[in-house]
Amino acid sequence: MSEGSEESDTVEGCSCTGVSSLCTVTDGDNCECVESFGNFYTLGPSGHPILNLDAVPYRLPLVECGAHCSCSVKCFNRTTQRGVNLPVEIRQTKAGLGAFLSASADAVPIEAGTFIALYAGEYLSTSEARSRWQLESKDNYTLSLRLANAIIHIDPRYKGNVGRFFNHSCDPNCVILIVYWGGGWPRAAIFSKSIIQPSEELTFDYGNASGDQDAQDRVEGCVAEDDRPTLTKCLCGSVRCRGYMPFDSSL
Ligand SMILES: C[S@@+](CC[C@H](N)C(=O)[O-])C[C@H]1O[C@@H](n2cnc3c(N)ncnc32)[C@H](O)[C@@H]1O
Repeated sequence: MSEGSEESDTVEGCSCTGVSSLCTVTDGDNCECVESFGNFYTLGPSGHPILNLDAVPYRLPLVECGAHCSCSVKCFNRTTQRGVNLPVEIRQTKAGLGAFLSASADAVPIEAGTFIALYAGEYLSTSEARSRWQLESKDNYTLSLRLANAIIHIDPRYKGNVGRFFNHSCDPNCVILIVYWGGGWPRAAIFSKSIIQPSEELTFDYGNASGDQDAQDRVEGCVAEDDRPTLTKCLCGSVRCRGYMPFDSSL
């Protein structure tokens, strides 16, 4: 897929400048990005930006400051652009490898709304994703983003980051939101949805990554019955386990 097909590149950036221009609601009341798209980040007790998940309307992508903006790289409204800053470890689980918040001596709990990582990978159209599923049907790494006018797929199998190790849970501690960095590709950003303790596994719901209640209603239909033998047994172990891995037959 070629970049720019889903998102207009006509976004005009903000004109905030100077060290104190962090494009927050408090500092940036005149910030054009905040005025146009809102800013859902607040200063957390740890001094890092925290996403106010309750304030983000479902299905509304976040729009962060981007290449067209004159604000500093420290801008709050660029939180998902600064890479993985938390200690994340890869360990063996019942469901293959999984990602865990580190249990190292200096590890501390993270608050709800903390940015953890992008779900990075190759961007595929639905026909490209289907071809890969047919060739490599065993495991599924592809995350599908439902945009206003299209569905695109992120496949981290060959090119990706730590996001590819996040297993599915029916009672997850992370959510994934679509984020635009001004124009260009939509990114899939993983945030904690509750306080996460060191050594806890990091998971999201493959059938409802954003935590949208409407989508939840839809994936509940994936609870497998005996006549659906092709579904994969879910190994999340949660008391809310729906029994089988989510499967969206519309894709
Ligand atoms: C994005 S990968 C996650 C990392 C993977 N466990 C690994 O070892 O590379 C998705 C694959 O992990 C496995 N998986 C993830 N969550 C699972 C779960 N709750 N139950 C069973 N298998 C799961 C499935 O094979 C799925 O296709």
